[in-house]
Amino acid sequence: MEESKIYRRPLHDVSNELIPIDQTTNLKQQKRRKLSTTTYLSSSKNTMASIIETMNSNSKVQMDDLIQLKQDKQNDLYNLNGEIWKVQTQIPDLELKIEKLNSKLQIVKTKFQSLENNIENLNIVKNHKIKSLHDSMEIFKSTIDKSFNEKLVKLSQTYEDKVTNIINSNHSKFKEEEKIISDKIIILKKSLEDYSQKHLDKAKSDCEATLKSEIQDLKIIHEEKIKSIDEEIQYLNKKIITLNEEIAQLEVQQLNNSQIINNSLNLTLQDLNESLVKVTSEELALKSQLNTLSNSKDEECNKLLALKEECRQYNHDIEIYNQQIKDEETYRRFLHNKLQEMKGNIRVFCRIKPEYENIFNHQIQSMSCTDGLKESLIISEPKVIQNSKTSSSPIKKSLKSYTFSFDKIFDENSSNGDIFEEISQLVQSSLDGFNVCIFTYGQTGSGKTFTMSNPNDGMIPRSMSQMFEKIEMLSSSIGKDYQLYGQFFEIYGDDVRDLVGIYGDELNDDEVIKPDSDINDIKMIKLTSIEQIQQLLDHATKKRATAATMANDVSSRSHSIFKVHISSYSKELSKYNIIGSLNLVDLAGSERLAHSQVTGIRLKETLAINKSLSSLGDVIASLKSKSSHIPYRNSKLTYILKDSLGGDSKTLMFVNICCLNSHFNETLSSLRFASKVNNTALK
Ligand SMILES: Nc1ncnc2c1ncn2[C@@H]1O[C@H](COP(=O)(O)OP(=O)(O)OP(=O)(O)O)[C@@H](O)[C@H]1O
Repeated sequence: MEESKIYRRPLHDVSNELIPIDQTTNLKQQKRRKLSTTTYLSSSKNTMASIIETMNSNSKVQMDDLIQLKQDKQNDLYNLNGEIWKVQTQIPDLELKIEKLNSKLQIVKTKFQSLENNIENLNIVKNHKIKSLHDSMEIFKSTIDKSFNEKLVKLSQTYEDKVTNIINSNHSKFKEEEKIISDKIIILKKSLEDYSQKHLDKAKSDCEATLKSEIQDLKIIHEEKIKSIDEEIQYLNKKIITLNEEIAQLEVQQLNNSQIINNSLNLTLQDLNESLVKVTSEELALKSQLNTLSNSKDEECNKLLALKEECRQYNHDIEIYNQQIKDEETYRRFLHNKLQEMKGNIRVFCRIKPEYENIFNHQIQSMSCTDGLKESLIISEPKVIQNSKTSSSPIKKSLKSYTFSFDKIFDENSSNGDIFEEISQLVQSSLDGFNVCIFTYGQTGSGKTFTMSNPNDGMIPRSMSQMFEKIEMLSSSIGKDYQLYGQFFEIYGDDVRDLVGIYGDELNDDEVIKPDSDINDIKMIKLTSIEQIQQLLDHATKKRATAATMANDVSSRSHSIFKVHISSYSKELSKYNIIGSLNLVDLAGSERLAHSQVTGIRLKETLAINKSLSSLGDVIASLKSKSSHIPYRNSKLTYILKDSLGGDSKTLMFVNICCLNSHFNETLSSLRFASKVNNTALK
């Protein structure tokens, strides 16, 4: 069976020798090659072109399908997000309502609590008052009782003493009188006996009469005395009655007093009971309010639970969609990278700066190559016209034309926007986790800085706004948290100088795992907004080492590098981890020594710049030809960028040229440099 084989001819290989891809080239094909090399060349070229075309169209169809699918999913997600948004907008209201109800409940509870406390306090006060009134009444009563008893005792004692004294004194008087009388009786009896003996009968009767009258007198005296004692007793009894009346009056008074106290106590008690009734009714009202509130709270809680369930369901759907988006994102990354690899990991674009003095311009003509993969540029040497009135320098006649091919050519009419369309795919690659380097190369004044950092539309501001937009979109679609960090520095000779300076705050080591590189000393700052980038660019431009040369008054004599580190948050490390980088390098002007006419320190500068540019060209050429040794160490520039060049990194070099006759040789030199980088044959 006849095997079909693909042949490849190295670009710009003058030998026309074909290198077989498959080592098992069959004899038949070798024969055919011998017969007609030219026919075979054109047929293999066509086959290759058709294969690439098929691959391109396949990948385009796949990409279209994928874009359509992504669009559908994004629409679904948008709708879903809308519904979630609706539900989520209701949640704060409901939560606010619940919060309000809770706060009302809290107020009612506090009121209730304070009322209970009031009741308790009132009860305590009431009890305390009753007790104190009772105590004071008791004290009053006991004082009155005591004083009354004391008075009574005193009075009784006084009267008893008086009566006893009177009785005692009377008794002793009686006794004395009785004794006197009995003594007299004894004497009389004795005298009677004597008399009887003498005058017994007569005397007896006389004596008896005397005795009787005496006894009668004594009896009268005695009765009188008894009468006076009785009177005195009567007087005392009257006094006792008066005292008893006084006591009765005092008792009435005491009764009245206690009546008044009781009345006031009863009034206080009544007041207290009334306030108690009021408080109890308030308590009941509050309790019913509390019940209503807790019922409505329950209702709201149920609603919230239903909403939460709905939300959970939505979140579940979102998780599924997010997973799908993640899978599609991975697939998109894979396809995107395949496409970039097919386009080439190292590419060279040419940009022609517009010039308005057309008469002095050399002819530049650009065209697409027949294979559709490359674009060609033909530059013609200008004619020499002697004694031109408009120019002091002689203008050459058209002598020779040179052809160069590039991956893309941007003519004078191209804007920074057109250019960014091409490089935005590389910015996407850096977000996908690859290292990307974009260089602007060319003589001074050819538009390198204009291409790289022109305010608003230069590659730096545009790349950054694309990155900010993308990371925001990725965080909302697949929930991945990205952060951008930046370093801005220049390489002047062998010195590496920080351009951020005091502009930004140094990063905290706890925030990000810093890459282990040769530019660790260079300040790394967090990049947050396009306004910040613009300010940083202004600040860095002022700091950049510039020196006047013959070619350009403000020519940049150093390579400036804006390095963006793309990092994603690692939950395991609780830090941001750097996954890819984008290096935007504005190279120093490439002057030919003869043209720049510099001497001294400027000559040294130019030599150093040219050496590092040539080293960069060598490194890129070695990488493109997949050489086993890449000469990174030949210059500071390549050494610092070694991690971002090579491997599966993507490299793009812009060669900026201008078409003024006076710059013809510089332009030719730049095109030759770029051509060397671009057309290096794969080994
Ligand atoms: N495509 C363009 N369109 C309009 N103006 C341009 C363009 N390219 C460059 N310029 C202008 O040309 C001048 C020189 O450009 P620029 O400073 O970008 O050159 P350069 O290559 O960076 O020079 P150097 O190496 O000295 O830094 C600037 O005034 C810039 O605005």
